[in-house]
Amino acid sequence: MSENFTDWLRERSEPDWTAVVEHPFTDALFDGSMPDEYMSSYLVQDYQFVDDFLALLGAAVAKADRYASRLKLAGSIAVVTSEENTYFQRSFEALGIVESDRVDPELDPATVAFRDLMRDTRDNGGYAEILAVLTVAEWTYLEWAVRAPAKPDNFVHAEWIELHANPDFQEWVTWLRSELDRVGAELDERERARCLRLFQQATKCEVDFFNAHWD
Ligand SMILES: Cc1ncc(C[n+]2csc(CCO)c2C)c(N)n1
Repeated sequence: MSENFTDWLRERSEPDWTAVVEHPFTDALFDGSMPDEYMSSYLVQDYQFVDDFLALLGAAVAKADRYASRLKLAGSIAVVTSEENTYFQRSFEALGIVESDRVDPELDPATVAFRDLMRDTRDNGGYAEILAVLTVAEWTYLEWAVRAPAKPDNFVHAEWIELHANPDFQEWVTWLRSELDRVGAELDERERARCLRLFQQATKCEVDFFNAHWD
């Protein structure tokens, strides 16, 4: 393959890829028109999503093929468990989210579908397959967030954008992609096809996740 594995995967995940990156939910975040009701239901569900995402990162640490990769992945776990966690708590406070919705909300079908994909990949996937799902979740979020024209006034909106549109996050996504490119180059055709199917499924999960909090 002359082209990068990750570019190859993304090209084959259209039109869903662009539907995520240019989703009207993100436009409403940028221009201040996001209703609190939508932001609340999205963040409540996303907090549950992050739990399984963290477990998937843990599986990547376990299955990585070298120490340098394990270190990088382990470092990203520290980011999810620190800054992001206080963001959710502060936003839940500001939006008046009740305790039961913070700890044990009823899960939306889109959340369940994404969780099932992450759990299945975590338990049954190899390192490349885990990277494929992680890369979709992080790369799509970088791409929508860098489209933000300005910083909104509301901190709930502004910080959600800034968490994904900053140089450290950009660097992490660049590393994830280069790691998947590296590992992907060693795969045979069947293994590459399995990664592609997961990449496409994860991209579809991202579209459905935004759609679940938008109409
Ligand atoms: C549905 C959904 N997809 C992707 C992300 C992105 N994401 C997941 S965990 C995390 C922390 C940094 O590694 C980030 C940015 C999200 N939040 N919600």
